[in-house]
Amino acid sequence: MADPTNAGPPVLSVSRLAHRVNPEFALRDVDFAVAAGEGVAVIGTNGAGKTTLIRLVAGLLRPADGDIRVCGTTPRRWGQVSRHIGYVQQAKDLPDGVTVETYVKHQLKLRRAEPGRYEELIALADLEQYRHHYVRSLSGGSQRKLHVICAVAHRPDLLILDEPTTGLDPTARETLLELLRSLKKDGVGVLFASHHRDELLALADSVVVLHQGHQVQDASLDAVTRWGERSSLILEAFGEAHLAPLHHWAAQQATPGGPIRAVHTVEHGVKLDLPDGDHQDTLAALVARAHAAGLALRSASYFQPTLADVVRSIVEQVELGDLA
Ligand SMILES: Nc1ncnc2c1ncn2[C@@H]1O[C@H](COP(=O)(O)OP(=O)(O)OP(=O)(O)O)[C@@H](O)[C@H]1O
Repeated sequence: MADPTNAGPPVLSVSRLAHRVNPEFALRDVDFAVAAGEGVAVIGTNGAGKTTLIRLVAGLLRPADGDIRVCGTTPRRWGQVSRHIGYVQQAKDLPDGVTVETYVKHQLKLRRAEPGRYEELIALADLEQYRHHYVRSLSGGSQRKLHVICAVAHRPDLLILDEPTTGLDPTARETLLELLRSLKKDGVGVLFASHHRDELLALADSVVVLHQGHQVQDASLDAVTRWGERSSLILEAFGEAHLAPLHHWAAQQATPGGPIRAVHTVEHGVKLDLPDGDHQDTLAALVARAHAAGLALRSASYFQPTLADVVRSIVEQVELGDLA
């Protein structure tokens, strides 16, 4: 992981950035930096301004106010700044009837990269066996890796990605994250918009939290990734006939001083909010209790909030003025 104390000048610095997208929405007063080899995630609720921020940094939008510097240069000087930036859009089509080799070699030319990079790049993405396959025939994960290696062909200092693993299956997701981790190790700063906790855990060293165009202050990466961890359980009844007994039993557990703080009805079962504290063993204990009470369960798991859930909770806490 990048150690900000050893970091040189940032590959990206954003200060007091503001941009109005439409009469209802504006990004305001956004400040952060990305060091070489550092991963910074931009997270937020839907419509919070993540893509807008990514497009501003990538030079696709011109900010109304504030300052963006990529390796010390403003994105408005596109001729100078483009060599420092690699950008992977959220969804990008690949051409028909073009092989991996032809496509990557063409991209190397377009980006004025060394032609000798071809072998290194397809090895980096583990795509050697597909070099003569059509790009459109590759799996979603391999297509995404192809976009990434093309985006870094000219050895940029900063790689910008909008939701890098959205739509990929878990294996493809892990392979892509591995590729991005190896780029970080080589010193590439990575800025990415994300909806996924596993992307944060794999790539982020810090986080920019947006809500309705505002940057939420004091929301650390640690707080975000640990928020809601083991704070609720979901128990699913084995079938419709077992649902009413499960509700009845759950309500009985939610007594003052009991193991459950509140009970909510969810599809096929109940969500049980737990009191503050570590709940490593609570799942097993409650399943044993339910079993002893004669209940039939289909599944039991700790509830995993989405990043949007986490941001909403953090914003509520900030608004209450009691964020630790
Ligand atoms: N081209 C546009 N014209 C008008 N409004 C836009 C445009 N692009 C974005 N918006 C609006 O700006 C706001 C921020 O959008 P943005 O796409 O940046 O959010 P986001 O955080 O990336 O959202 P999501 O998580 O849903 O992808 C939204 O209210 C959106 O409707």
